[in-house]
Amino acid sequence: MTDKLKPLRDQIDAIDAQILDLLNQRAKVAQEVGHVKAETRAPVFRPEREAQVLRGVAERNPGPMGGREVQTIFREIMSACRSLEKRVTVAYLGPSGTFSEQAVFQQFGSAIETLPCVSIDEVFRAAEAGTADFGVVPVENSSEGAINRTLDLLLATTTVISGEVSIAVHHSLMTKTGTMDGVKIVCAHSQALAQCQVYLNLHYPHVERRAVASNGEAARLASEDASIAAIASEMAGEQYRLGVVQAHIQDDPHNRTRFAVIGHLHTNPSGDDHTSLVLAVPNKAGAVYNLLAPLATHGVSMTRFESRPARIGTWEYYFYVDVEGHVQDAHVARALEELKHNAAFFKILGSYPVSL
Ligand SMILES: O=C(O)C(=O)C[C@]1(C(=O)O)C=C[C@@H](O)C=C1
Repeated sequence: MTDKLKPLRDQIDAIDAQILDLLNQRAKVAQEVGHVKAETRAPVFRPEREAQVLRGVAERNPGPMGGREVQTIFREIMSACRSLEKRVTVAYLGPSGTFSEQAVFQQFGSAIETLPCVSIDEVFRAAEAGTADFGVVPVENSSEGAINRTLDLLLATTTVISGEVSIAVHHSLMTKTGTMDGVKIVCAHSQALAQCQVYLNLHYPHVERRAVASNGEAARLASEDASIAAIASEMAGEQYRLGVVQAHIQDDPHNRTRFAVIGHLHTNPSGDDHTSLVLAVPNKAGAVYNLLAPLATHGVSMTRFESRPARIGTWEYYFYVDVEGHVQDAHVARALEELKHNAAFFKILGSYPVSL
């Protein structure tokens, strides 16, 4: 056994030496890129370039390593290289252990500074004021729909969307003891309680459900009180040393949440992008139909359409529309130019690479 392992491990050692050498060669080039960027005051984080690198490695990957795993490794390589240029600070809805934090690492890798915030409003404030270089905020959940506070703040603030991240949301029921003995309350963010309601109705119909600021906060509360169970990610459970009563309790096994990366960076085209807009129309028959007609005329596909009351006392709405393509793509630019003429209100929230 040992005799057979030794030569294989020697091979791995030799390959690791080569990988290490190549990683540092790459890091030195990134440092040079950093100097060029510093001279021209160009932004360090370039989501379109990172998306192209990650798509490229997955396409060229001959295996046996999986495409996802290769992307995870290259995400970290780029994060480490980027941190030699500048360590970006990213604000998110904390505390640590939330799905928002998971989205932050999925987008930026781990060589960053994080700024956990107590509310979505605070994430926007940090990104708008420049306390953080970027913010990561939830936009929509596949089972519960839009996160209204985020939609309102995208409209009201000067931040733009520079990127998007989509993550699988798996909720676990967890307690200090790993059992439900003596548990009187289940705590979680209101969205998580809603996403697990069928499970809770079936198994724990008589246990009180209490909405708290985040699932991370729920995990923290459960770690201090054995009569409280938390619904949160297993990552949060590990952090607060909770035992898993039941994993994957979300009603929809394909439950996903989409997050927006917000800041002041106008991302360049990556070749596979989305553009987000907010629109309003005069309150008359056929107005929405006419508003969107230029998209069809110019072959621009709509991937999302959401409405929010304008909250000015009349039955008027803002429409949140996502389309395929980048504002710099000629057909998208032509469609938006026409659409703008039909709209009573028109705001481009940003163009950014489609999430991996
Ligand atoms: O290409 C750049 O602009 C770089 O700074 C290099 C690099 C990378 O490591 O590949 C790092 C950070 C950027 O976000 C994009 C890519």
